[in-house]
Amino acid sequence: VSAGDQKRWTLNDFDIGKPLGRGKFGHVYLAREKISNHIVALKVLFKSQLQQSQVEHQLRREVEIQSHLRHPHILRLYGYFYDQKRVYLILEYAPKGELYKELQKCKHFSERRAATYVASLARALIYCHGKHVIHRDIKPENLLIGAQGELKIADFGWSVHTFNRRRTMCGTLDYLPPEMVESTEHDASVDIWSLGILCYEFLYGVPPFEAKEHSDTYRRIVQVDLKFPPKPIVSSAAKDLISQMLVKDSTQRLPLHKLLEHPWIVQNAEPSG
Ligand SMILES: COc1ccc(C(=O)Nc2ccccc2)cc1NC(=O)CCSCc1cnc2[nH]ccc2c1
Repeated sequence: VSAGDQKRWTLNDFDIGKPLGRGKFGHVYLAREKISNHIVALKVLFKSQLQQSQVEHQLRREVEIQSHLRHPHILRLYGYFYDQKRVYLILEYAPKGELYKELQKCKHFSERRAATYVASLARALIYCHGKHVIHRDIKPENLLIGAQGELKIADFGWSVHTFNRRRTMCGTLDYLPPEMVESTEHDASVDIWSLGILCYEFLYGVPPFEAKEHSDTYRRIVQVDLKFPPKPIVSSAAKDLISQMLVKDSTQRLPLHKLLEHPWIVQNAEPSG
């Protein structure tokens, strides 16, 4: 099931299985390609909905971008097809499911697990930035777990409902860096900020600027009101890394390649990542 071949897929090429994460991803089903027996996730989007939200061009652009992205930590988009009423995306299936459910279950991750995830995400983001692709929505809801327990950025385009890059109203503010909250221009360094938020949430179980009201979260973000609670106990090396990523001035954030050399990553991340 590779994007390379220009095969015209149709629904008949697949046996359709159980719904996956119903609701959240729009309609996504487990599916098996009949010839290769390859298991995939089949995402069904209604053309009417796409037209309503004027996202057809965005979907075409995203499919174009995704079909060139090949990285072990980025969920694959193998191809797509459509019929009278629907567009179908043939997506990689991540057998170990959603990361945020795992985080809810364990409350917070060990430093080794957190560092391994952060390192693999950093490598995926270095790859994306190398291809001039930013905005890999890297909050926990957009991360899936592969067969070997590895992280996959799944860039949930479930955004048919909230389109402009899924960062407005419906999405949580927690992950927005100051320049986006203050809506000035932004570049790849927004992903360094979001990765810092994610690292904090992996270790503490909650994002650093969480607050009851949006207005309070907004203020804590723009003031970079970063506090490390006494529990759970977290190494100073981890706090040092997070403090170098959650920096208001985007030009002063720790570059991703420097992150991979940080002592906390070197000492805690599994080599395979
Ligand atoms: C590369 O990925 C994507 C690329 C594009 C789009 C998309 O919809 N784009 C869009 C839509 C409309 C307008 C504009 C753009 C979505 C995804 N990815 C997902 O939706 C991930 C969860 S579905 C798969 C999947 C796998 N493995 C699992 N294991 C457990 C649940 C689960 C769920």
